[in-house]
Amino acid sequence: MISWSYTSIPSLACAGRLTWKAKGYIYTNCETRYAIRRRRLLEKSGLGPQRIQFRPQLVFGREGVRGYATINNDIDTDLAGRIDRIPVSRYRNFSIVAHVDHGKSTLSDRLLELTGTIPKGSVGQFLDRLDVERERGITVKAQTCTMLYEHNGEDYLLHLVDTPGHVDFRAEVSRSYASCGGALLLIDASQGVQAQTVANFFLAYSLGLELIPVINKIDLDHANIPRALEQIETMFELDSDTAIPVSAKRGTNVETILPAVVERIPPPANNIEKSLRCLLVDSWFDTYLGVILLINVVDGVLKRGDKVISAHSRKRYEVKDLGILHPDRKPMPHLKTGQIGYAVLGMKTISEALVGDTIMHFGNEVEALPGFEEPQPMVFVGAFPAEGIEFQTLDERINQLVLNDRSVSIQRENSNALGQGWRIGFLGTLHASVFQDRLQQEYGASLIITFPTVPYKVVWRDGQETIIRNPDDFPDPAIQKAKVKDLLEPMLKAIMSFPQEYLGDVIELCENNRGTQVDMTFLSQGNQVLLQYLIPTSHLVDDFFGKLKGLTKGYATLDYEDAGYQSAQLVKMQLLVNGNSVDALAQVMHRTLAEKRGREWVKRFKKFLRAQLFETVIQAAIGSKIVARETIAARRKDVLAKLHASDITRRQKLLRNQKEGKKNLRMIGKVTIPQEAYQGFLAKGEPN
Ligand SMILES: Nc1nc2c(ncn2[C@@H]2O[C@H](COP(=O)(O)OP(=O)(O)OP(=O)(O)O)[C@@H](O)[C@H]2O)c(=O)[nH]1
Repeated sequence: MISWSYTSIPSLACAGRLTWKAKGYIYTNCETRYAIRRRRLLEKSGLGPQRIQFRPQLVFGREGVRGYATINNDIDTDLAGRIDRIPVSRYRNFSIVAHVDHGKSTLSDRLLELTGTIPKGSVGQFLDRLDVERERGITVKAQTCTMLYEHNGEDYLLHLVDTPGHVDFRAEVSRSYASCGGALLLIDASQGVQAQTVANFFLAYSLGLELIPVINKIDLDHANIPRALEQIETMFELDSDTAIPVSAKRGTNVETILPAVVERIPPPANNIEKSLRCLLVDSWFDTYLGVILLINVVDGVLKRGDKVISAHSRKRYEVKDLGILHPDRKPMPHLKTGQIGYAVLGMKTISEALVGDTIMHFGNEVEALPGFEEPQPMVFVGAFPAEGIEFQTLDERINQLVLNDRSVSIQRENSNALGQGWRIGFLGTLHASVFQDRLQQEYGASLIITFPTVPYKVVWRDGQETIIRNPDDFPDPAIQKAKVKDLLEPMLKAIMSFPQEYLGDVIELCENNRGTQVDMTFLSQGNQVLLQYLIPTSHLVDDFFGKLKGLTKGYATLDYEDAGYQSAQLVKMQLLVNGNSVDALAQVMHRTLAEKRGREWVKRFKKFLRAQLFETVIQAAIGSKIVARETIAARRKDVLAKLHASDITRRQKLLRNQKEGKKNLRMIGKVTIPQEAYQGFLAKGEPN
């Protein structure tokens, strides 16, 4: 029997996130439209737990699929009572620190299985729900779970706080870590320590987490356990004797992890007597309930019906529902200090849920918890409807997509070349590309997406500072000369790990991307090197990872940290077609790159722009300075076709007339730039 997870699946397609076989059927937590409708009716009718067997049966391959759902609006009093009897000293909040693909989701599933939270044999990765995540093999959205675990005859309440694997979501990662007393430091025995292990380790370490090293994938032939043990000692200065070797996939030795969690990770140092303070760790949108918050009750007790207030937005709410994630939502009468669970406060949009915010009792407001930061988008793209697609139709759908993703910001934008569109901001490069893929998948040819750009900082002579998010707003050379004191670009510290044989190539790549070396460490025993470079963000978003992967035959891993702003000689380059700027294509770049890029741009745009009735001039310009130029000759009508070869004067006259006519046409004519030209120009790769 499964409890429903409220994944909103818009069609009959099956998400198939949690599947297992029994009695010849595959059981799954998939949901059909039919089931969604039925569940909604049941919920409305206020009936208690219901068992639904829905038809039509979906077919996966040759096997029939049946789904069962338990709709549980009632509080499971047995479970609530059992939890209430556990003192905070027997709570353990922990996370898993790992590089992507090192087996975090598989291990999490095993732990859920071991504690009976999900049925045995649930091979699907339960904590890893979003589809795009799965396709890309990355965890974007954190999913947390409460487990009850019996150790030496006593019940323990364990909260496994899942974190997004990537540093793009650093605010979420650090809020998740801040809710934990410790973490499992998971290392793939076949790969050893990788870039992300290092970055996430330092984040967890700086937050004072107790770390338990776990070496995974020991079942693989090429597993190198001694190397992983040595790395644990040398890189993290942790005692390798305390490391736990496991195979999450096969379940080998996984049972020794939870006793270590109980014995080595401290309980939360919270206080039930104090006034309520809840840390907002994460949030997501549910079609039926609106915004659901993941909260860590740091002090006090939160109950249904409580009147609460947000420390940062000062908005007031009433607790409509709350409970634990076990692994799906289980309503509870209250959440006590030290517990991590969900709460529904009736927020309408995800933008109201500020990660790191403190929720307090209204009328009993105390000091907010530290560490609140407004998320700052790091990458922006412009998106415009392609020809024949109505703005309004897409506007609704794109806003819907954003509604579900707090880390995406959206603003309307107008371009003289591409019309009305949107400027979309993302927290990081990976996030931008995941979202772009999602847009591409869903809207395909109906969208034109511009080059990613980063926010530049302008320091004016009068001391004011402006962040420029749209290249079109970047000051022209004349204004720069008169009013600008300094121009700054955002920087990142890139942490890369790869086999030593590629060192020369990778250094060259970093240097070509205006990088400055910060550190280089040779990882002992293996032939890996860990290289750290300070690189402008604009270069990192320009498919740096793709190039790095290409150079290292896919062996490199990359992670990065924010490294603030640095002064740079920046210019705005524009693409002009017959003297008119194509605003959506403007880009800010370092002065040293302008000429080369300019030449590439005009060549590339020429390839995609069909010949017009008149001569077309494509230029790349910085202010009034033209850095590159290409010309497309007019489509020529053969005016001499019917003429006798010897009639020279007549021939010259016809040609002269044609030339004159064209001149006029160019002056009055407007170049029609087909959408394919933009799409082709902005896409990667060469034209056919
Ligand atoms: N052989 C072997 N494979 C494993 C083991 N643990 C995980 N894997 C495989 O490694 C791959 C990645 O595992 P995941 O659990 O998705 O890794 P992850 O760290 O959660 O990855 P993200 O969710 O992308 O961060 C999957 O194909 C797993 O089946 C193990 O102990 N042995």
